[in-house]
Amino acid sequence: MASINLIASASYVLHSIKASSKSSDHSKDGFPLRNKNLFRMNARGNLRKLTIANVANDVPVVSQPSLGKETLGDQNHVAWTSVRQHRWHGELVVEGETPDWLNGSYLRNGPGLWHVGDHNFGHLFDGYAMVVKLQFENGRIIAGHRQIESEAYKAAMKHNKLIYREFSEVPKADNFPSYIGELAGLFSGASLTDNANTGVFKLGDGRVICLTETQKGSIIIDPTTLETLGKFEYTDSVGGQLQSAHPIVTDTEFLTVLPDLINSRYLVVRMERGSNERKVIGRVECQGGPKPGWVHSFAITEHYIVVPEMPLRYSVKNILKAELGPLYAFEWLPESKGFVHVMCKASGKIVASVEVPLYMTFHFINAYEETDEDGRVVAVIADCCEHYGDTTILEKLRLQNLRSFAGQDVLPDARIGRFTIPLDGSPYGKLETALDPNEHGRGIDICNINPAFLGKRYRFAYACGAQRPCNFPNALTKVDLVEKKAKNWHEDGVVPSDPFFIARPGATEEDDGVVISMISEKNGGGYALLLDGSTFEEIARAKFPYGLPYGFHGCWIPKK
Ligand SMILES: CC(=O)/C=C/C=C(C)/C=C/C1=C(C)CCCC1(C)C
Ligand SMILES: CC(/C=C/C=O)=C\C=C\C=O
Ligand SMILES: [Fe+2]
Repeated sequence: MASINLIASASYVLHSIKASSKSSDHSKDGFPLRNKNLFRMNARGNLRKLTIANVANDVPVVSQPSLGKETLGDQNHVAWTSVRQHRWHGELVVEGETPDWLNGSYLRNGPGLWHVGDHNFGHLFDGYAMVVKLQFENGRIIAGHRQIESEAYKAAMKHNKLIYREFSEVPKADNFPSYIGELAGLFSGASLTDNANTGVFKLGDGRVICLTETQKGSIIIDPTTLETLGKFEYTDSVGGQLQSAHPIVTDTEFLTVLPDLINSRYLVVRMERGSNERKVIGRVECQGGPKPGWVHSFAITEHYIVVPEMPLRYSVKNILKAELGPLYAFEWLPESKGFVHVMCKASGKIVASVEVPLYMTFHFINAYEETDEDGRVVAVIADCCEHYGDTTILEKLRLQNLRSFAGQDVLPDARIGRFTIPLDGSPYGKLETALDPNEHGRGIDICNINPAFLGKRYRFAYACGAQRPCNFPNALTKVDLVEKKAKNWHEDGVVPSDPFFIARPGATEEDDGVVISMISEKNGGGYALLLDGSTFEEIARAKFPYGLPYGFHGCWIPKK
């Protein structure tokens, strides 16, 4: 890595000369261009003239609502600070070289603003959504970020206060009737947020949608300008208010799980490419009670859908409180036990519902079918980032805790938990640790795989890991589930996000490709990082004009 970097930076010439084009020039995607000519020499010694929109340290402030004031601790990191402005767009200077074949856009969604006026949000999951773009084009990186204009965000900007319920925040009722109104709005969904801050997905028909766990928080954006185009309206009558934040999206379909708090079950639904209509594949009746477990994500194999039922359950009692409890809308009910269900994708029939040890996960990594020597499927294997059946991680993700890191190691341990779910009718499944968690610093979350291995036996997972002491995953890790080893990337003071794998076209090896991550630095800076998917060494980095807040999940939109 060091040698690649040295060559690249030594041969890098950046030269700005007087503007020659008119000030009204616009880039292909409609953004105004700043008049700058830049020359860049690549590692092969070719000098190339670039017309650059906005480069690092040259940041125009666009017209935007006031950001108000955010109260920060003295140990604050840019990863936990609201973004400096609502939007920006420009070209980044690349150190190193991006592969010739990497043409397309990486989009990443996550929180951008954690305060409204002078009110500070409490939790990492509360922030108003911001999408970041890295558009790779013939060795160049055009970047940008923009707030998503959800109803929740627009209302907060207009009234300078919280109007809708966020993950950990309930708007203060001014009087008793407004308290009753808020409660009624919970049942109709009217008072729930549509702040689509968790994931971003390219649907098979090309539409790009941002999501959160409320169904109304499904918003279509323009992947080039990042402009909010409107709500994604489900045209079916499936009903309910909630959804998993992690649908499984392929070129042909969109599969997701909807928790049903009234009937204590989950609906598994499919929406075909080009459609807005979800159809029910099947239902999973909860085995424990009184309500379904939190279903942030789930997994699939080639023939099955793996639906988790965690003992961390939705709690109507907590949701109805004016002040949410320590686990927000959820409660930890160990006596209600933990289960995993397996549904046949084709028929919707449940083929296994097994009790497993208590578990706590946000993210499933992948799942696959285990066959015997005659090729019969005997078990389903499902892997997740598992927090040892402990919900403390939710408390650690409070902004106050993230902002007060003073060197003590406080990140709770996490591992890759591997479920084995037998399909022979036995009532119990296994949960084991897939590899020594010290390999990834006993921290692991926000995981990705090579999408060609979705639902299939696979070997590699990319995730955020830990270099202790830390209070949050501060490393990137490539886990080899066969060799039971990990390769790690870390630099002092970094907060990396969503290591996203993109396969090289024509690749035959699972890890032949690149991994993209956006890094927030302790000095307030930030950069896009490219690692080699196989060696896990740095190929390139490109600095943003300023560091961005932490983000959750991304997607890849290949160039047409
Ligand atoms: C960012 C992330 O991982 C999770 C976000 C979850 C959200 C926004 C949950 C929202 C909810 C409400 C607004 C009301 C009660 C239910 C619940 C789904 C927790
Ligand atoms: C950032 C996170 C967990 C970190 C644990 O170590 C979870 C994010 C969930 C939302 O997508
Ligand atoms: Fe997630």
